[in-house]
Amino acid sequence: MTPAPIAVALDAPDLETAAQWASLVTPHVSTIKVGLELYLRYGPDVIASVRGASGVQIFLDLKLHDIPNTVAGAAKAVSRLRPAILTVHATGGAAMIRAAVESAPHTKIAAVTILTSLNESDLDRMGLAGPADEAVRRLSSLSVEAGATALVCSPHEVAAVRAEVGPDITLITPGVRPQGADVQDQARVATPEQALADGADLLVIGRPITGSADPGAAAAAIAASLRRTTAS
Ligand SMILES: O=C(O)c1cc(=O)[nH]c(=O)n1[C@@H]1O[C@H](COP(=O)(O)O)[C@@H](O)[C@H]1O
Repeated sequence: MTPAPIAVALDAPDLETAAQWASLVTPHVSTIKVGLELYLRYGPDVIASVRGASGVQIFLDLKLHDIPNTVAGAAKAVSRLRPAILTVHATGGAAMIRAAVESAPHTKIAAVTILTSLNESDLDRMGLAGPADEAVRRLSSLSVEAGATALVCSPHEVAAVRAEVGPDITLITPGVRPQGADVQDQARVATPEQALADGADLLVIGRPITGSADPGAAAAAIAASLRRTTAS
């Protein structure tokens, strides 16, 4: 069976837990995501540990955000790990995004638009002209013009972003919660089925899977539900 378009966020406190989650979920999902918690604790070796013998895609979520020269160096440094996807913050600006794209030619650079944990009043306080869907749309077109081939946005904006950037850009949505699941620190959320129906290519899901007593079964259940949605 084709693995579901899900990136499981391995936000684990230690390598053993992350590797165990990875081995439980990889039969069911296309991608596993290594973020700041694991990468900052264990460094580049973490990639080989979670990849194991599986052919799963690695999504390296470092959300780079600095001046173009520094981001170029950082993107080049991690590109030798051959992640399929690497994140940068879209608010770093066009030159920074372009620097990442040029420095990691074998990796899809995903620009994170507006974090899914932020709501309208957060944007207001940050001085970022909203509403969120308008800010996401602006940052999406800036990022694509700068060469990003993937965008990260919440499921709330994904349909509008798809209309803005067309079919060739990979749209990645965190802020995904199965019906009835705890929203936790996320603000702009939707169900996996809704996110996919609205045009997402890859759903980032962490705690609803990794916080479950059986992460393998939780991933399998969401994957099965997505298959039912796309079949109907
Ligand atoms: O870039 C990301 O992956 C990301 C962007 C964003 O706007 N919001 C967001 O939650 N994420 C990541 O997606 C994952 C969501 O995890 P859960 O909230 O546990 O499903 C975390 O690893 C976040 O770092």
